[in-house]
Amino acid sequence: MSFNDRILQHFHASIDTKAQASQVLPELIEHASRMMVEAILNDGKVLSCGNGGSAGDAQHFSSEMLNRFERERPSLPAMALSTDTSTITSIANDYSYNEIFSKQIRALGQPGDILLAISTSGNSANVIQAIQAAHERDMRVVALTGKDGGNMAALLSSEDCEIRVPSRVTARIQEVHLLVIHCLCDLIDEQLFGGH
Ligand SMILES: O=C(CO)[C@@H](O)[C@H](O)[C@H](O)[C@H](O)COP(=O)(O)O
Ligand SMILES: [Zn+2]
Repeated sequence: MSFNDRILQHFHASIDTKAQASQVLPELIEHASRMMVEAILNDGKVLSCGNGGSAGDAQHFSSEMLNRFERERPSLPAMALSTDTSTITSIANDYSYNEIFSKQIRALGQPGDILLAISTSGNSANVIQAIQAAHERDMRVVALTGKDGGNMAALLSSEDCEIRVPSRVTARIQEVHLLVIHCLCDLIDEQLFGGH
């Protein structure tokens, strides 16, 4: 296959996955945005976590909250748990890589806060432990997953919200996760700062 064909295959697969996701995700995305707005209006915040590309997604979300998305507005309270290398390396070194997010949540998470937990497989042990720690802190969870939702799906309560991308391909799932994050930012701004 030529490089051009390979590239077109990626583009078409991405477009197909987004089209399928558009059939099943909008209500869930709206619900998740309302959860986040409720938390923010009650002086809460959104903590986010994930591994690899999903760590980038967690940071992408928090930067758009803390700085801005598409309009001028005040900073919104969010924090990615994948950014502090001193904290992450020391927890991984002294305890376990599986605890790098949960230990931060036990210190920073407050009742009413939201955890944005991102994993394409739903099976990353550190994200699973983050969800357990969030529940212990009376936080609600918005989970971005894919495939069959993995062990994360089974762990979520009726108070939480799972946004599961209908695909088994990690890259395609990540591409939709980023779109979901931008939808969340837009809906949060719309609810907090009015029509645009
Ligand atoms: O970005 C990619 C693949 O596109 C990778 O870095 C990927 O995020 C990593 O393999 C992650 O460790 C996968 O974790 P998860 O999505 O299953 O939780
Ligand atoms: Zn990637």
